[in-house]
Amino acid sequence: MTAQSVTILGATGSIGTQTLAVLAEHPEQYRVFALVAGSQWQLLAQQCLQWQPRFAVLADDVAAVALRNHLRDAGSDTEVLSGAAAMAQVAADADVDVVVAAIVGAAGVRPTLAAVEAGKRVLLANKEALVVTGQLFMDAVRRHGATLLPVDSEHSAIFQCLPALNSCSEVRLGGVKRLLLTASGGPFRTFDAQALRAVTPAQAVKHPNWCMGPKISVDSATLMNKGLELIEACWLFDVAPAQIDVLVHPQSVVHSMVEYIDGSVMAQLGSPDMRTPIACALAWPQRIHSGAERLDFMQLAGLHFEAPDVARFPCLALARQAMEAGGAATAVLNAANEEAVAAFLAGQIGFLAIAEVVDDTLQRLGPQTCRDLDAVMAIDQQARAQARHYMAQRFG
Ligand SMILES: NC(=O)C1=CN([C@@H]2O[C@H](COP(=O)(O)OP(=O)(O)OC[C@H]3O[C@@H](n4cnc5c(N)ncnc54)[C@H](OP(=O)(O)O)[C@@H]3O)[C@@H](O)[C@H]2O)C=CC1
Ligand SMILES: CC(=O)[C@@H](O)[C@H](O)COP(=O)(O)O
Ligand SMILES: [Mn+2]
Repeated sequence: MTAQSVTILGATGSIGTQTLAVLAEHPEQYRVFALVAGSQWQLLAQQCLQWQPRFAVLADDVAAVALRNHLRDAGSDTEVLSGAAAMAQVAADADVDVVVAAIVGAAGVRPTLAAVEAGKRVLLANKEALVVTGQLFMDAVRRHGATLLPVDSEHSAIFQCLPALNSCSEVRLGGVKRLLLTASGGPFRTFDAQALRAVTPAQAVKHPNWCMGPKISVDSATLMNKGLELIEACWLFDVAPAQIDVLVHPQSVVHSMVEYIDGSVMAQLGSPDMRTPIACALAWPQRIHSGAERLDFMQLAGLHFEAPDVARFPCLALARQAMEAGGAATAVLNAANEEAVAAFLAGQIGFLAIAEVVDDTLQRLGPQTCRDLDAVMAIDQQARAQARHYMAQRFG
């Protein structure tokens, strides 16, 4: 069997490093073609020396020079490139079989779409790419014959609970009544509105069950992550927002469920460890070891479920409304959220202001239509400018 050649977009992040951990369990089955990151060149250098990819790409030109010098001095053959075009190139290269899309935010849109348009097997963690480009993305998957497999734990769970499929682009929802998307509730699940006012970025990035990058951790804390995931599920599984219920489940053991018209409910369970959905997507429809700890039912104190509180966590409702509004509303939602989360992490706005910024931006820009990717990305920029303007006026 020839080894599969893998490009990892976002190699230095939480998903990127866990993907490399899974690949390390199967050196005969996978080799790394390219590793892509933003600016963390020192970690990327270590990864290159271990994995010896043909290419390493950084978004940041200055960091790329440092990486190039470092690898040359270490005697490495890895070619270092920089910029958006290089990311798309290593995602679409004819020698690549699998692309793991794990850049955070809308920065991942173009390289992920490049992989789709080259007909690759695309393992999607970068939910924002789908939230921003929705229909364009799924049309491209079908048109170019790409194989799209979810990495996001909830979507991996739903994918595994649906009738046998080879890819998300093949979904036929025979007999499915609704999708039940589970949410941990985040670190502030039990906080009242007064307490939420005072929470800090350090508290917000401390997820109770998962170890993730800062942006998605804040999204989990506001429940915007569940809103983005609701939108992601609508596109991946071709369902309307009304067919998706969100259930708060603080243990993060039931990763999501599918309810059928005959009353059956299929659930996927496991330890909260992203190596499981990563391994599942890498090998699908085969199964491989992931290195994740097995779920020990004897250690479970219980499985608890409750309804989400959209009064305290309005981002979930905003995301559902944006999906229902259609057009570019979800791109506006995502852009405003990325700007607000960055401002919160930088200590410029409070936690509750994140939803306020998103709400205001959605109201001002509304559901515009967009024919192509350039139009969507123009709306993304417009929404970012509007969100920044609002924050400057309101919070100084
Ligand atoms: N972490 C998790 O468990 C889960 C994550 N996801 C999704 O996966 C994606 C990644 O999340 P996560 O791994 O937590 O995030 P991290 O912040 O840990 O990692 C982000 C990665 O993206 C890279 N990056 C950032 N900006 C750019 C850019 N402009 N160009 C190229 N690369 C860039 C970073 O590089 P650098 O290090 O150089 O900045 C890093 O490699 C997100 O969309 C998230 O929602 C989904 C489910 C679970
Ligand atoms: C691991 C994963 O898939 C994350 O998206 C996780 O689901 C976040 O947890 P929340 O349920 O708190 O958003
Ligand atoms: Mn998730």
